[in-house]
Formats: sequence, structure tokens, C-alpha cells
Amino acid sequence: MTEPVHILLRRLDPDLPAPRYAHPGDAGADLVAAQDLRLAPGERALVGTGMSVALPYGYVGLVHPRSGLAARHGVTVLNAPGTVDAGYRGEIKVNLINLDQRNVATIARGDRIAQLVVQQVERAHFHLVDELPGSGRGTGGHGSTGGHSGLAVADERFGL
Ligand SMILES: O=c1ccn([C@H]2C[C@H](O)[C@@H](COP(=O)(O)OP(=O)(O)OP(=O)(O)O)O2)c(=O)[nH]1
Ligand SMILES: [Mg+2]
Repeated sequence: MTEPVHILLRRLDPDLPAPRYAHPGDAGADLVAAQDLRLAPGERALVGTGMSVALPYGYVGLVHPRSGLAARHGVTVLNAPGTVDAGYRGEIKVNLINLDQRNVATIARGDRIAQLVVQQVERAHFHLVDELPGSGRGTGGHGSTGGHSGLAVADERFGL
């Protein structure tokens, strides 16, 4: 196991648990809702997690959806993955959306609503040039390699 990165964490709401990894080897530490809320079908809300962090420079916190919430209730993170910058000191918030077409999603304060994945990031310097070096792919993208997309039904329907 690699050494963990140490992150300063401030609990804005001392009654809520700090983010925690549910199992050894988990990539994401669960984030909880600081409030009760109900999301009607299609409704979204920016939900506080009751905590803020100081990530070391060179790291990012990515707010990922929880697959269980998505599979069971259709609730996911609208801007997934959300980006928590190293310089950000505000409360970490989760932009939740209920994509279920029929059911209202009920979330209680303290429920796990998302997970924070901490990663190292490179910082780039962008060098302006008139021409880019050639490559095997060139400018082809967005399905340019052809073949089956794996979405046979949609392909037929849209005449692709
Ligand atoms: O899911 C998220 C995404 C972002 N943030 C916070 C931390 C992040 O550092 C800040 C800004 O996020 P981002 O850069 O994605 O948003 P923006 O729309 O570009 O806002 P800004 O102009 O403040 O950068 O908002 C969250 O709390 N949760
Ligand atoms: Mg930004």
C-alpha cells in the first residue's frame, strides 16, 4: 500500500462524520449530506457536506457519484466528477440531480451522497504554436474509427 496523502479537514458541522473510506482499497471517501432534502423527478440541488479541506498543491479532489444511489434511485452528480481545487477553502458541495422519471428521492442529513477521490494532477504550460506535430490519429475523433458503437438500437433508430 502506498503512503496516504495528508489532508487538513475542517468540519463545519461537528455532528457530521468526516469523509471515510468504507473499505481498504476504496478509491473514494464517502461524503454526506448536511441537510434533509427531497428531489422531485428532474430536480437538482447543491447540497452541502458540512466540511472543507485544504488539499496540498498538486492534488485535486474529484466529487464522484455513488453507483448505488444511481442504480437504486437515479440520483447522480450533475457535474460529475466535480473538481475541488487545491486552493478552495469553502464547503465542499455536491450538485445532486434526480434523473428518475417517476420517483421523488428522499435524502436525510448524514446520508452518503457522493464520494471524494483524491488524485495528483499535473499542471501544464500551454505553448502557442501555428502547427501541431503529426500523429497516427490526426484529426479523427468522435467515432471516426467506425465499427459497432455497441448501441445497436439507437444506431438503427437514428440511421447511423
Ligand atoms: O462538485 C463540486 C465542484 C466544485 N466545488 C467547489 C470547489 C472548486 O474548487 C470550486 C470551483 O469549482 P469549478 O472550478 O468546477 O467551478 P467554476 O464554475 O469554474 O467556478 P469558479 O469560477 O469558482 O472556478 O467549487 C465543489 O464544492 N463541488
Ligand atoms: Mg473553475
